[in-house]
Amino acid sequence: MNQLQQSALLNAASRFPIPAGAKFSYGTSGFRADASLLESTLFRVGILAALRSFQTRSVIGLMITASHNQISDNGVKLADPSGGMLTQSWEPFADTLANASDPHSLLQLLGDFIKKENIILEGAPAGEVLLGRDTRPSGETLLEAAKQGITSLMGTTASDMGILTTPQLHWMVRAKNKGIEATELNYYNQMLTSFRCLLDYIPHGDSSKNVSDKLIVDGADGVGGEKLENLKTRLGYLTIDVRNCGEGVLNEGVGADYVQKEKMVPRNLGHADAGMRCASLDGDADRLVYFYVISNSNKIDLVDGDKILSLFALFLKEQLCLLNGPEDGKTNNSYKASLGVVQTAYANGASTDYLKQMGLEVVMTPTGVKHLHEKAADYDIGIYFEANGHGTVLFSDAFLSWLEIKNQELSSTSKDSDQHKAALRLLAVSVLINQAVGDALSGLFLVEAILKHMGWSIHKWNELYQDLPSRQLKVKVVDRTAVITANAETKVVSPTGIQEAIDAETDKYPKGRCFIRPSGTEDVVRVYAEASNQEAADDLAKSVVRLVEQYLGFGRS
Ligand SMILES: CC(=O)N[C@H]1[C@@H](OP(=O)(O)O)O[C@H](CO)[C@@H](O)[C@@H]1O
Ligand SMILES: [Mg+2]
Repeated sequence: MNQLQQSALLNAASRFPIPAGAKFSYGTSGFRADASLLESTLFRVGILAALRSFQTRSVIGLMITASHNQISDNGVKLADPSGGMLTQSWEPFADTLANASDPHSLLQLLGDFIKKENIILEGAPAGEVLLGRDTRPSGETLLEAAKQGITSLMGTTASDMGILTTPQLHWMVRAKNKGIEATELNYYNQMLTSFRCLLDYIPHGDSSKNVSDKLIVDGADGVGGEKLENLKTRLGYLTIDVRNCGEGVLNEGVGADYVQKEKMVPRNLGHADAGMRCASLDGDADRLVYFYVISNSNKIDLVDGDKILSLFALFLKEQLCLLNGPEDGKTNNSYKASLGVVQTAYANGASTDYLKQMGLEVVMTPTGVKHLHEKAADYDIGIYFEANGHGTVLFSDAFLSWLEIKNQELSSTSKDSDQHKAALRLLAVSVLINQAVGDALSGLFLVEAILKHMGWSIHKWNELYQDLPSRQLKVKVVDRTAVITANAETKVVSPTGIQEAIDAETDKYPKGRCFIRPSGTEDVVRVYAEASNQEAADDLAKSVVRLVEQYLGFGRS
């Protein structure tokens, strides 16, 4: 770093002092805290994004959001050149940078890191960071801090893409680095053209008429609902009634997290909607769950991320079978595409059993889409979902290149055959579903197209398998980092003895399954329990909460 650069950084950093006593951590999905604490973090993450852009010679994304958390919170996460999450190898540096006590130590840390990572600043091509933010009012100030961080590294441009869903920003980063037009309009065009293509190839028959043309979407009073509202005129047969579209408080009694965790009817939906197909987005529209309101009740039947995954898996497996044709394996031009699904320990046990019964390979990873995404990329078609509704379908480049050629061949030899339609559907899915990160909007259109294809109501879809009753609780402890887990977070290795105690408790319940892990986004230890009936799942979760308190000590609330 030259002298000029150093003094520019010192000067800018002095305008963003770190709040006294604050401690920041990149966590499961970026930094999150009360928005009033985050200006220094945004400034520093801006510098980090610029550095990453220099190192990779690519465009990087910086998204300002606290997702499903309360409106007074905010946060920031980075998108790598592929459009995926920031490489995990940079997370420890992100932590150190965010916690540097003053401008001089910040400069020192930066200098050391630039040397260690061999990042060339002088004479390098200009870096670029795309910025997006959700609808939180604090986003504007934080955006300014991030811009100052980005541009304090000379030769970097900060391009403000405006208010976006998180997956839109990730999509734009990926598109821009691939040389595709990275505008919001292009995002919608790709999504809706491929959606209509899937509808065009729906098998003939009457069953699709069984599917209601109306979908109610709870927009969590966030950005996703607003974006959907603007698309309403372009959806053909589908009529979307968007509720909670920004008139109420973000995420308060609404949204995918609320619906999934509380299993309660969100605000502005009620008895009149009983039985209808409904979906909920979270605050930054990277999570999607479906549900229907139970008649005469304020409860819902949840169709969660596991069921979305199962629906996608079923459809994609069917298309692969059609594509291979009746002589599967005998023709030498058939490509044996690998299909795999990725879940976490929070996946309902019944979903994992169902997927395995379908003959699918199921892999488990720790919580956080960065882990699931990485594993899904090992397959030609890798489907990943967290139970809370965050997930997508990844297609390998090798498979897509083969599929393009196969499609051309089929369009001249057997146009409109089952095989040809299957190729077209798979290609359409690969364009429709966000390849960068889980995306509630593109996920929603894929669900809608598949339900129409299958001729299934939401009730029929929900009957794929029956969820095992489960309960999720959280416990405040003295130090949640004392909990160290292994085996995709299903076993605790430290503190010693607690795992044996959890196992002994779990053994008392038929079909019991229980695990604990420290949250990466909140200062709590999470407890998840499953059993053959709800009362048993509740009891198991409660007794394990007591064990956690016993072994780890009560925390301050
Ligand atoms: C049980 C649960 O839902 N955990 C969520 C939550 O992570 P925690 O590390 O559990 O706080 O937020 C993450 C980011 O949104 C999401 O990826 C993850 O699935
Ligand atoms: Mg989110």
